[in-house]
Parts: sequence; structure tokens; C-alpha cells
Amino acid sequence: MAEKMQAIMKTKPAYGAELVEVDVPKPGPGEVLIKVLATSICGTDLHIYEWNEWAQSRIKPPQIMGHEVAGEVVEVGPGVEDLQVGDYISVETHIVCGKCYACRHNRYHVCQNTKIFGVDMDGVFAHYAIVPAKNAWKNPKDMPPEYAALQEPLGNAVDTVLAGPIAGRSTLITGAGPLGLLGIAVAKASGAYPVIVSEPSEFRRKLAKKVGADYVVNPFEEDPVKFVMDVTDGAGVEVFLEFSGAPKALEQGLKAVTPGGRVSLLGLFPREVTIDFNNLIIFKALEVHGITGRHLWETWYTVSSLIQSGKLNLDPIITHKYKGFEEFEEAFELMRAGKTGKVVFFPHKG
Ligand SMILES: NC(=O)C1=CN([C@@H]2O[C@H](COP(=O)(O)OP(=O)(O)OC[C@H]3O[C@@H](n4cnc5c(N)ncnc54)[C@H](O)[C@@H]3O)[C@@H](O)[C@H]2O)C=CC1
Ligand SMILES: CC(=O)[C@H](N)C(=O)O
Ligand SMILES: [Zn+2]
Ligand SMILES: [Zn+2]
Repeated sequence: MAEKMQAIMKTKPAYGAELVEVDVPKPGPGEVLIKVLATSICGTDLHIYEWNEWAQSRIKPPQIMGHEVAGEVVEVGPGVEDLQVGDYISVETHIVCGKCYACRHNRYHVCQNTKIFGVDMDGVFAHYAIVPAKNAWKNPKDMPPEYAALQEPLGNAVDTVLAGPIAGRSTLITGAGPLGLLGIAVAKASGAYPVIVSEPSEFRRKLAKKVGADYVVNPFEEDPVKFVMDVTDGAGVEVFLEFSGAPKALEQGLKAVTPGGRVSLLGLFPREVTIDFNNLIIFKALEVHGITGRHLWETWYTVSSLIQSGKLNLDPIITHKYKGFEEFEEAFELMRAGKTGKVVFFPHKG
């Protein structure tokens, strides 16, 4: 195996990243070394690339970026028992403690001591990567690596969409970024109808239709609340799934959801948000879910089964595939411009 590898590294506390050559790492106790087969860019990677306020408060350069991955185990560190060379794995990004109050109540997705793989330590935008063995998820051998890498963000979408009943339910999704697009795919695979998507980007509205949205609306040109009422004969939608992180979208969705309906909130807002709680939530008796991470490990079983069912329309969502990392700056700039769905790197050109 090679002694050296390429990696996309946040080398300094400033905008951008660098493609560098580094030593192939050695797995320590409880770790495995994987050959990275496919790795995709997350919105969080974009925050790190742009070096926004959150990234400045959390990331300690120099550090290899990336955390969405599919890879093959090529070396096993001391003390690892349930993984072996040749295993085909993906990675749960939340490294949880197992000891805190949340963990001891089986709420591992909100562990109070969570460390995030690829955020608080070196990640997977490289030819090889070190992975904590306890965070490995074994994939079926025939799962395409680009689908396997998407399981981590798909887990966010599954927990958002399936936080309550969805089959046959009218649904509004605000935000058709990579996660909202995955949400559309999960909602349609789960029998939601109609799925109405509010998204200002024409590029992403077209993608939303390709993925299976029944209706799309541009909230910057027409009132999405009126649009929803027209489609639902004045009832409003049973389910509101927030994937944009835009305060206006939140308010619109709360107005569009039918009294007694369900709301799942995944989008992260840029600042505190003011909401008319009395009239938009309390007097409507809404069921509201905050969504973060993935339920461990049941969400991974649901995601893997949905992919293997063949019912998830993922191909239109994967808009950009790159062999190697040389064009990574183009990839990040296209994503920054909102001109992509999911972007996937295949590090090995052979
Ligand atoms: N809670 C969690 O565990 C996680 C939350 N997130 C958050 O989920 C959200 C979605 O992630 P990505 O798809 O990567 O983000 P993204 O920023 O690529 O997509 C957001 C989409 O919302 C659209 N949008 C903006 N204003 C809108 C409005 N008024 N109405 C409707 N749509 C509007 C944008 O055009 C964009 O397409 C982000 O806020 C991200 O920070 C991401 C990962 C995990
Ligand atoms: C921080 C991340 O981007 C990660 N996908 C997560 O689910 O926490
Ligand atoms: Zn992520
Ligand atoms: Zn914990």
C-alpha cells in the first residue's frame, strides 16, 4: 500500500483549503484504516471551507476535511474485534460517550459529549482515512459507493421525514438544498402525497421535480402559503418539513400546516428567530420535532433498507462526480453558488 496520499486539508484559519500530500496514517487502538472509495461534501464542509463564524469557533487547522464516506477496511488497529480487512463501511459522524444522561436514556443522537468525525478530528477527503471502529456501519457489498456515502445525510432526512406518519399525508418541504432533496426522495418513497416544495433557486426547483416533488413554488415570486391552500382546498398540509434554515420559510410553513399537523425542523437558522407562538403553534396544537444527527443505530437500518428497496430516487440528487481531488475548488465554488445537489469525490482513479 502507498506510504503517501493526497488530502483536502484546512491548512490555515482562512477561506479555502489546500490539496496536500501527507503520510498514510496508521490506525491506533480501536481504530481502522479505510481506503476511501467515495466521499461527498456536506453543507458543514462548506462552512469550514468558507471559514464562517461557527467554523472559526470549532475547527483547529491543520485538519483533513470531510465526513460523508464509503470505504474499504485495509488495516485494523489493536483491540478492534468486529471489523476486518475487506469490510465495506460507512461512518456515523457522531462519536458519543455512552455515559452521559442522554446516552443512558438511549438518546445517543443528543449525547452531551458528542465529538463529530471530520469536524473535531481529521476526516475523509483523502485516499485513506482513520475511522473509530465503534462508528463504522457495514454496507452490503453491492451498494454503490456514492449511495453508501450519502447514508449519513440521508439519516438526517429520514429522521426529519419519518418523525411521524407520512404515508398518504400532504407535505410541505421548505428548502431543496442537498438535504431537502434527500427529504423529497424519502417522503415520496414513503408514500407522501402531495409533496409541495418551496425553493427560490430555479436550478433546485427543477431538481426537486426530477426527484419526485408533485408541486414546486418560488417563495420569492408567489406566496407559498396561498399556494399550499390552493393545492389542499384550504385545509393546509398535514406535515411541514423545514430544510432551509430561513426564518421566513419557518413562518410560512407554520401558517401552511393544518391545525393539529406535524412539524419537523432540521434547518439551522443564522440567528435567533421570532415566531408568533400563540397563533402559529399553540392555538394550532401542532406537534413540533427538533431534528439533529441520526438515531443510533435504527436510522442507519432504515436508510440502508430504503436504498436497497430501490425506491429512493437518488441519481438526480448526485449532480457532480469527480475522479480524484484535483478539481475540489471548482466543486466547492459550485456548491457555494447553489448550483449543485450532492457532490461526490472518487479519490482513486484506478
Ligand atoms: N439539524 C441537523 O442535524 C443538521 C442541520 N443541517 C441544516 O439543514 C439545512 C439544509 O442543509 P443543506 O441542504 O446542506 O443546506 P443548503 O443551504 O444547501 O440548502 C438550503 C436551501 O434553502 C433554500 N432557501 C433559502 N431561503 C428559502 C426560503 N425562504 N424558502 C424556501 N427555501 C429557501 C436555499 O435556496 C437552499 O437551496 C441547513 O440549514 C443546514 O445547516 C444540516 C445537517 C445537519
Ligand atoms: C455536523 C454535520 O455536518 C453532520 N452531518 C451531522 O449530522 O452532525
Ligand atoms: Zn454533515
Ligand atoms: Zn453521551
